[in-house]
Amino acid sequence: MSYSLPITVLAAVVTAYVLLSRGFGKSSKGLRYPPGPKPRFITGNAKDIPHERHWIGFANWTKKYGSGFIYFTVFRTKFLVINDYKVAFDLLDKRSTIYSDRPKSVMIDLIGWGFNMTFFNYGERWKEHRRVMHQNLNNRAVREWRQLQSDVTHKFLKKLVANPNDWLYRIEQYALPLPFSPFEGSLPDHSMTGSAIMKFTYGYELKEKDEYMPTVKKAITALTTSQGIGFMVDKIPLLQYVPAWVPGTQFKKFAKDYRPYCEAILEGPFKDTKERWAAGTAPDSYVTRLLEGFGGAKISQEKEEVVKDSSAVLYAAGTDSTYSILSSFFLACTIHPEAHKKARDEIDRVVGTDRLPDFGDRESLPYVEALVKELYRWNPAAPLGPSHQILVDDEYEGYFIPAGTIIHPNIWAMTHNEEMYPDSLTFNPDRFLGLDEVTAKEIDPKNFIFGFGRRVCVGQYFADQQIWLAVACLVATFDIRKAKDQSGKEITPVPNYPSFVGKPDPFPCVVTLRNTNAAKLIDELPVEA
Ligand code: HEM
Repeated sequence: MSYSLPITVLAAVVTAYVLLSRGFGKSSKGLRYPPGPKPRFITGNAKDIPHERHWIGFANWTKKYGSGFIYFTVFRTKFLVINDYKVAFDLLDKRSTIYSDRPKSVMIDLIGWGFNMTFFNYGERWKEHRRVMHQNLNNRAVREWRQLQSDVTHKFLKKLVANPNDWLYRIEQYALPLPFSPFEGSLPDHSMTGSAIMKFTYGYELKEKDEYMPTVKKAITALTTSQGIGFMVDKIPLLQYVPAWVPGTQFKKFAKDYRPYCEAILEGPFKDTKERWAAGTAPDSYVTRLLEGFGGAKISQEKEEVVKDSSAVLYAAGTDSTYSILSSFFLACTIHPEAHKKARDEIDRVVGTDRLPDFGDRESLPYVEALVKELYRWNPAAPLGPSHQILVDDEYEGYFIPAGTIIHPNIWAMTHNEEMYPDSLTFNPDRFLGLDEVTAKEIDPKNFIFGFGRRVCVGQYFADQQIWLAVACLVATFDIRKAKDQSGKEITPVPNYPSFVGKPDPFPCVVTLRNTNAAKLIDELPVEA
């Protein structure tokens, strides 16, 4: 009898905890929660979550639970996975005033990436950062960066000529020393994707074996590790207050080790650009434009922080995603030489063989356009997108979505919707050709591969411009073929994208210059390798 009261109280607390966190059956408004796996006592659906390639596991839930949006919990945290693009538009676009928050990440602050607006809560600070980025990266503004992107692409082609099979190194901007990293131990020091962003952001010319790159790689490793695999402290934030000697708090050591790199990438290049700008020697860049726009030398400390913080975000946000699509290009061309051939025939017919394709040719090259769309769709760069969070209770199609629910837009599921994209696992650019205007617009993967609503990718036009030019120039000048095994049999790679940043596992292929004319065209480009 003496212990019955504590036990009763404990039982009541635990029961309330579980009921509050999942809300069995119905909400206080009498509405049901969206379909999903049945939660277990206390842990919710922790055991139901797919272990690898979550996006594919989550996509399968649509069939299992008969819904394009699925609700589940892990301990007290509530989640909604959206597999259906229409639901994503209804909620994240049309109701973006309440669906544009981000979940708080303790780890992001601990490693020193707290300045990154991608993780800011929806509010005035995020709006200010977003506004200055948008100013320089909107649909019109990116035209001003075309020359820069063209120069960087031409430089990339020149470097590739020397050793075409180095293509992966050349498009990589950093390596992840993680289990899924294809580059552990052999890090490239120059890359096209990284070069374009560094030049755009700071006017900084990345050098071969640039001393800055190892720091950048460490800082981005910290970011991707804390987001990808994730740390328990983000599931149970109270762990941040547990002393570092307690087992299970390795995240503290991780944060301590990596924080200096994150601080260095925030401070170093900005300081350097600002000094060169003050001396009148800095080339035009995102940073110099903003410094001038905010009153030049009279810039307030507050505005200077905005310029510094927002510039440091661009490298992290822009390089990996662009790299992902370009590596898919090499994979797709290896498996589907017919797609490469069709694109090349079109370029030869429309542009000719006396020059390389340029931005002005884009509208006249529908097959190349379809090829780029299919690259975006086939293996999206952010298969599970960064999550959103809902600010207030909501109701959708008769279901209750409680405030604080973390929303995972499953972009992979949307780009593999069999009704929109039959035989969706097959790379087939033709699916985008010969369509009426309405259908073409409706199934354009750019509608969702860059995310949704107010949080939609702010660098989408910059990325799209750069990817298009790289693809068109590579098609025109390089051959990409299957490698052969020892018996002389061709190896057809099987695509495998294990990480949450859509990067394929390494695969064999043979890249060679197309012919002497291609070599001459590249050689005559007015940039230094
Ligand atoms: C193929 C290339 C790219 C893809 C597929 C991509 C995709 C995405 C996605 C899915 C999001 C999340 C949107 C959401 O929350 O709904 C995002 C956010 C973002 N992207 Fe990109 N991105 C790419 C390139 C770039 C580039 C080149 C830059 C910068 C120059 C950039 C900067 C950002 C930033 C700053 C955010 C955070 C926006 C916010 O939270 O308000 N991205 N991107």
